[in-house]
Amino acid sequence: MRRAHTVEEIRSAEAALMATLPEGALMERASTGLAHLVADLLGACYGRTVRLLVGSGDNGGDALYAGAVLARRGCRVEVRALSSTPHPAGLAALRAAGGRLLGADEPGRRPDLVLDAVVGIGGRPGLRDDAAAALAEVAGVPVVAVDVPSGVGVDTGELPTAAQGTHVTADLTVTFGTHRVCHLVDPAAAACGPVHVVPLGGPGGDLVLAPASVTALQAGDVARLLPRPVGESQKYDRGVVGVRAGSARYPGAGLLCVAGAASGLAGMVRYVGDAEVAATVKAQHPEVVGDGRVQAWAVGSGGDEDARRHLAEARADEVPLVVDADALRHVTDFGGPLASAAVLTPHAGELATMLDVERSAVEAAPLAHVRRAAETFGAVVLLKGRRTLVADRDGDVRAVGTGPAWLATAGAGDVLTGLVGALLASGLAPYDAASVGAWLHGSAARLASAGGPLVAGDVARAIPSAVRALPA
Ligand SMILES: NC(=O)C1=CN([C@@H]2O[C@H](COP(=O)(O)OP(=O)(O)OC[C@H]3O[C@@H](n4cnc5c(N)ncnc54)[C@H](O)[C@@H]3O)[C@@H](O)[C@H]2O)[C@@H](O)CC1
Ligand SMILES: [K+]
Repeated sequence: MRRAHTVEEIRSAEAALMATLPEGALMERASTGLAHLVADLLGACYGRTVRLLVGSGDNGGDALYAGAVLARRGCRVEVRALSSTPHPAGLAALRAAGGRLLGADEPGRRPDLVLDAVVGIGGRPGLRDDAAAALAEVAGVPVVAVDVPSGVGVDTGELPTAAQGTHVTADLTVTFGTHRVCHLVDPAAAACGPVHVVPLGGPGGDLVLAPASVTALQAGDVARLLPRPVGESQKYDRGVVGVRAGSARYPGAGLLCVAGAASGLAGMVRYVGDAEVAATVKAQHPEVVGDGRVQAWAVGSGGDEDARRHLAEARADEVPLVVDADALRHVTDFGGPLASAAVLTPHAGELATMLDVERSAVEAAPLAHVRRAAETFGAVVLLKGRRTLVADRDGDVRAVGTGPAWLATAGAGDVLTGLVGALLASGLAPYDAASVGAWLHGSAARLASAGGPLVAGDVARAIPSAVRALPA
């Protein structure tokens, strides 16, 4: 499991570790790891120029000490200081190694790489004008962000508002000890590039961190959570999932929802809905049967005007539900809780309607809105996006970024709803069903895409391959 901690949690764990170590040991570990990664990226140090953008805090200290290591290896290291007092000991180390501070009007040499150390976890969103100007000077040069891209909301995963200013967009982010929330949550995560964590552990101990509220499943977690049949399993033990989706107007959505449900992860699939859709389902998925007892319902994809009735009927069975698309606007129609276990799967526009806010507000702050929705509706909420967020009712959130950009295609969400329904029927709790479903859906899309375009049906067909590719 990848865990992202808050600034407060990180500061308290670092303080405890620092108390057991000689002064400066932690920054030494952080900056040495950073320097090695930068050296690897540069290929060779000799003859290369690195520009450090250095603010007033310890984030700047990390870059100055890393700069000293690079200077000793033959790099030309030039510092644009954004404070009159950059980390004194770090600056002294850099100077002793041959690095130099640029004068205010001195343009410096065009660098091969920029280290962004304006602010780290002590930063407020937005860059001051001097930092924005220092960044503009080196536009087009690859940027390694130290800890976080300066200017992003570290705990919120949000970007600064226009009034707060701009932020750094990094090609690589090098962080220390554990992930920060902004590394896993969009839109800030999109400004990080790949994130590398330098371990802070060593002689004298390691960070001791609280359980994280924001996490990201890894392949091993999905393999551990996924229910698998054992020798004596029967189809009914493996769960029966029912699909109430599709309509005369949107028959394809019903079909794709069935395709997601019929990927083999539940023991049986039932379809209940429009007669013409039912006939096509029967032709394309001969293993699918009609109405009867189920352990979970998938409702709403392409349901159009039938969605409200489908939701009411599914709700009456008092089994776990996954609710999508046209049924989402009816979740509060019936009074009382939706079901003891429900997963709602809106995209940003649908979530905005449900919460009566602008779509742009959801897109700017997806973490805050998905948590609010989970609390408001008393359900697990899966907010679809480049990085899907799955929020539990207690505020825990799993981020899922396994899907390629090609997955933004019509009908992909219908497949996801069916897949989550199958996982609910197979016995997973809603938070696990939603996050494992989103993970497998993205992974199946990556396999189906192999770098090229895909359609939603390809994703459904690749789900078994995504399961096969999991570690044993
Ligand atoms: N404490 C430790 O033991 C370690 C700290 N480390 C580094 O230390 C960093 C945290 O250092 P600090 O607590 O000094 O905080 P930062 O270096 O993140 O920045 C805080 C300083 O920046 C100023 N500032 C805040 N927002 C700003 C903005 N928008 N524009 C310009 N200036 C702004 C503040 O006035 C403050 O002086 C981490 O991100 C990490 O890079 C690492 O060396 C690992 C070990
Ligand atoms: K930074």
